[in-house]
Amino acid sequence: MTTMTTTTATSPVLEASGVTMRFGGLTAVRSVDLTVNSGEIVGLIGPNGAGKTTFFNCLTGLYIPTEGKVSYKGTVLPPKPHLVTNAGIARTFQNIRLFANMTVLENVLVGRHTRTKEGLWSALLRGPGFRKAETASRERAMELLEFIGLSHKADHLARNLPYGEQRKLEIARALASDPGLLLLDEPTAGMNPQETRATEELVFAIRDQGIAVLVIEHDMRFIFNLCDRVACLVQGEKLVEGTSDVVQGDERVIAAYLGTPFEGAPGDEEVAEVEAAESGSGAQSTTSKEGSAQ
Ligand SMILES: Nc1ncnc2c1ncn2[C@@H]1O[C@H](COP(=O)(O)OP(=O)(O)OP(=O)(O)O)[C@@H](O)[C@H]1O
Repeated sequence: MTTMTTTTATSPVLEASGVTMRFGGLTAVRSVDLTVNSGEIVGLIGPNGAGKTTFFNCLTGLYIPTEGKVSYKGTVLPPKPHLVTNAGIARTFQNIRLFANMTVLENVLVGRHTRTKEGLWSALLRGPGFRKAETASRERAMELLEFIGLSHKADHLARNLPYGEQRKLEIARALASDPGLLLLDEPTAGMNPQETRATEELVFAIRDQGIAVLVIEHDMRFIFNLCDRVACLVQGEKLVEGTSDVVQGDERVIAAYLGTPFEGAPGDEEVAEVEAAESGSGAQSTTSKEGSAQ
């Protein structure tokens, strides 16, 4: 008799091996290996200047790595941003890069252009093929705005959106290229706790749509809540990689951050408050013991 077992097949979406990036005498990234599998959310952490953004730039063709190779679904990627996007990798940037004077919808449509096949003449003559493609693009863009909760602001200028919504719009624009892997560079930078929480939900929803995610973030609470796996870069090298539980308890990671306290970690004031409360409860218990002895 055979037993049926259900297994969730995961396969590598991104494989970076031996990626090194030198700028003159400075090695910003040194021989980094990293895999992101389908269905995964992977975090990339590390102190300022650790090489996280440089590594992203190597993955997306903005930089040609000095050494190493990057593959997407088994095919080595050419180091050209538009070819990387065509292949299926989309990204957002640390600093918002929207077209401020375009509408919200137009910004998403810009991200869609890699998936439209209509050529220049068809666009200029606005033939039937072009009009059909344009309608399909608009429908897809509106779907994405619905998904991120901004469809009611489709006609607003991007520059008039509050900061948190601009960040969401960047994500929608990246999703417009129908990626299989989304790279997010500090998606919650400058956000309040509610916006950060909403971004967390959004990233889970993106993963649930079958898109793998690699995310750089300094907010440790966000990273450890969100990620299936976390890699920590320090001075360009991968120091530790593992599940959130493993990485957040690793003494080398904690040491790497000393002097740069985690966001969400207790500050001096909070530590002093806890110590005061503890010494207060200690005094109470002494009193009660004394009381019971009487
Ligand atoms: N184009 C460049 N030319 C020369 N040096 C660079 C270049 N880009 C990055 N660097 C250097 O490479 C190192 C890694 O920088 P990078 O921006 O990748 O770090 P990071 O981990 O993303 O930092 P942060 O968390 O502050 O964004 C730094 O020392 C930086 O000064």
